Amino acid sequence: MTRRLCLETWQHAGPVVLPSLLLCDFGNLEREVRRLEEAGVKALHLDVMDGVFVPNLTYGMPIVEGLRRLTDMPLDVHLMIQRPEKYLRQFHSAGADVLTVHIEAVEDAQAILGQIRDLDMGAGIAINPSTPMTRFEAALPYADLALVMSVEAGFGGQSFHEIALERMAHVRRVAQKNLLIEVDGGINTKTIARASSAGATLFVVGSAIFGQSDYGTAVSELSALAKGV
Ligand SMILES: O=C(CO)[C@@H](O)[C@H](O)COP(=O)(O)O
Ligand SMILES: [Fe+2]
Repeated sequence: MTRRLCLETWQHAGPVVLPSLLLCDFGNLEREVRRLEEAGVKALHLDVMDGVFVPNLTYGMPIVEGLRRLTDMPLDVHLMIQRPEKYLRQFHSAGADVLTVHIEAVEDAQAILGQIRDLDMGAGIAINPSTPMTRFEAALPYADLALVMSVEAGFGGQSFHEIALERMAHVRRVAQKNLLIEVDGGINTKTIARASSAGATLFVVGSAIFGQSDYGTAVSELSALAKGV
């Protein structure tokens, strides 16, 4: 999908629930993708961790590339790695549609976001709950997506940090109107409505989907709560 099409789709879609595949069954990746498609999922969130920027190690381009062959859904790739600028082209070739880098991991956010856009991917900038907002806020004009973390990046299954709510409301007030706000970490049936009221339209969900036997019911409940119904 082109950058423009992917972003426009999300801007006009209303709330979008993006399963984080961190907690899926990697021994049955194709089956997991089909189950998610049947559940009505429209995009996937992929957590790339390097064991250096965060104390956990997941996967890289081969899994992104494998998923690209399995589905046409947009792939939203969350890079939790040092020196992300070294790998932008490779993630593009693997099939990423949106690439998000952490403000804590980059020196020149404006330059990297520009490089991501030049590769025709949506450019996201993420911030951990413990990081001051100043540099993040300065980077927003160069981003398509602001990823407000509601847990410290690194692991699925953590509890939601309330600070994300005021941060999203602040971003909504100060940033350009078409900036997408995504929230990630501890999103479940208890937290998603408040995250939606605070301004998020993209909701990353790991354990609250993969911990359920029926993905369809989990995704429908979460979507309804995010819509306020
Ligand atoms: O980026 C991350 C963690 O660093 C996330 O995408 C999590 O994987 C979400 O999992 P839950 O908090 O929903 O279980
Ligand atoms: Fe994530």
